[in-house]
Amino acid sequence: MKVLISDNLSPAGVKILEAAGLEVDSIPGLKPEELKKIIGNYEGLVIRSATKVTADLLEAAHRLKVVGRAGIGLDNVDIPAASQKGIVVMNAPSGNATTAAEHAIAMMMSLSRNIPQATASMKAGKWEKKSFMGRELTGKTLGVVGIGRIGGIAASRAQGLKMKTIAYDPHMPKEMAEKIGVELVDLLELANRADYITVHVPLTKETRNLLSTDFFKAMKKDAMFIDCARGGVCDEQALYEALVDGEIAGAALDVFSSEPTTLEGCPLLGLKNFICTPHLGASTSEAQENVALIIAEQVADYLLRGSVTNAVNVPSVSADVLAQVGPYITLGEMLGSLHMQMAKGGVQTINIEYSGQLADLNTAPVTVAFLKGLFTPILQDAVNYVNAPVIAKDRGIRVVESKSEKAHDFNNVLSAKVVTTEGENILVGTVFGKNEPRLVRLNSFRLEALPSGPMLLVYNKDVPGVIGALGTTLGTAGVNISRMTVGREEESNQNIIFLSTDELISRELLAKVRELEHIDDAVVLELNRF
Ligand SMILES: NC(=O)C1=CN([C@@H]2O[C@H](COP(=O)(O)OP(=O)(O)OC[C@H]3O[C@@H](n4cnc5c(N)ncnc54)[C@H](O)[C@@H]3O)[C@@H](O)[C@H]2O)C=CC1
Ligand SMILES: O=C(O)C(=O)COP(=O)(O)O
Repeated sequence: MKVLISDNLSPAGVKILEAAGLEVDSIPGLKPEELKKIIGNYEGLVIRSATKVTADLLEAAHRLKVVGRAGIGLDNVDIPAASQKGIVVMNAPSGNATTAAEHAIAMMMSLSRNIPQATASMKAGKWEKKSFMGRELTGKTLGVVGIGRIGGIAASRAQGLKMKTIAYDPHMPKEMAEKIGVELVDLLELANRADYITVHVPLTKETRNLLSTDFFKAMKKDAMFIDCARGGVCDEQALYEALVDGEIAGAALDVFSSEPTTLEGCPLLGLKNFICTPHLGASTSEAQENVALIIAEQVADYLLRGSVTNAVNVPSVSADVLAQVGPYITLGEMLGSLHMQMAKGGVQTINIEYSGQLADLNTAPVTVAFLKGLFTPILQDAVNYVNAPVIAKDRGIRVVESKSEKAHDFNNVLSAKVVTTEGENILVGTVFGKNEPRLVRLNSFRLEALPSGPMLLVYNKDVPGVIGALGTTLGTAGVNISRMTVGREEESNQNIIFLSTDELISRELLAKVRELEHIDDAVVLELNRF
């Protein structure tokens, strides 16, 4: 079997693949059309962030069984297209965390002491001692946006530098943050108090442009901003204006909304108080060796023995188990994802009940899939079918499973209650026929919805005219509704409307919907990996 490595991978990974008996071609830097011409010859493809694994490329990948990402981010892989072709997509989510955190610290120090600017000045033949007055880090406050694996390491390094650490992460329980000596605060308080801010969240629907004009305006004028997470989390135009207008003192980016980029695409590069690196966060020999070893072993294991580890689109179960509970794995993952998108506050407890014939089956993989679905909207590629239960445990979330033979209206029912610091939601699903997952209850509302793609969930009063006003508001904004289900709760005069839309509803349009008469609340939902 043949494996193509299409990005720069540490030789340690190549050795593992070859020692396993696989034929390896290492050809980094191919143009998309060149890659498309040869991809049909390979069973395995190993990538980093440069190769774009599009649906178009996968069309030509007749023999491809697995895509292995040496690193975390899978934004460059069309996962639904891979799933449709039965191609397993796997990554190595922990191998480069320390290196990425160290890069953020390096950026903070470089900004503080003007190291890149002073280097450039000396290399230009100058000796400008007075121009580059720096600032001590000791006693200053570092604000961490996203206190997960990398954010946690960055905070602990900053504590070693005698800095105070605060963080914004609405999904992290207070006790977990306290354990690592970090005070949790809200986003604007973090902006107000921090002298340095470092960003470590994945790019999600919630985090896109999270750091924008309001945030930069709330920062101290002498504070500095660092983003080594993902392009798109920081609004580059707003950052540019904040630097030019003196709202903040300096900024460092390792990641950009469009990569690769140049001064033409990113005017930030022309500013004196801006420093940058071309997505080097994971680029140390140690991290590259780590991720290369992990991914090479996983790819070889799958190609030669069929065993799946750290896959994001295939559960790690035997073919027999998959044949029995496969559709419930999909249902569980869907319900988990919807739950997190609907939840307010940090998750504390999850109760999953399996009823009917489902109660007699091995439901453990369904619970794992539920947890993977739950964490994906906030952790993206950092969660997979192996580490999801570990993440739940690390975050102090209690997962309680129960089984009951009675399923009332359906043969099989999966009921999931998620309790958060601010409330709870219950979702109930079933599988129609052989493989048709349906949402049949949302809290006290009965319905029959097929959740998929972009959606809008509306909580409203059961009075005439709401659906019309909603349709007009969406229609005027050019958003087409492809499916609609109404759930009713007669005693309370309340309804929910569950809509599928052709495109994801913007924050501005959502705000308009929320303002409509008789609408109590509305939430944008998305299931994009099914
Ligand atoms: N520049 C580079 O080369 C590298 C970049 N990365 C990126 O770093 C980021 C963080 O990675 P990890 O720490 O491993 O992920 P992680 O999953 O361990 O942590 C992410 C944290 O962000 C939090 N979060 C999610 N939504 C949030 C929101 N709306 N507001 C505040 N916090 C939120 C989560 O609760 C979680 O604690 C990822 O985007 C990853 O792809 C990772 C490695 C290298
Ligand atoms: O692992 C990640 O998510 C990264 O961003 C690192 O990207 P790279 O492998 O250096 O192209």
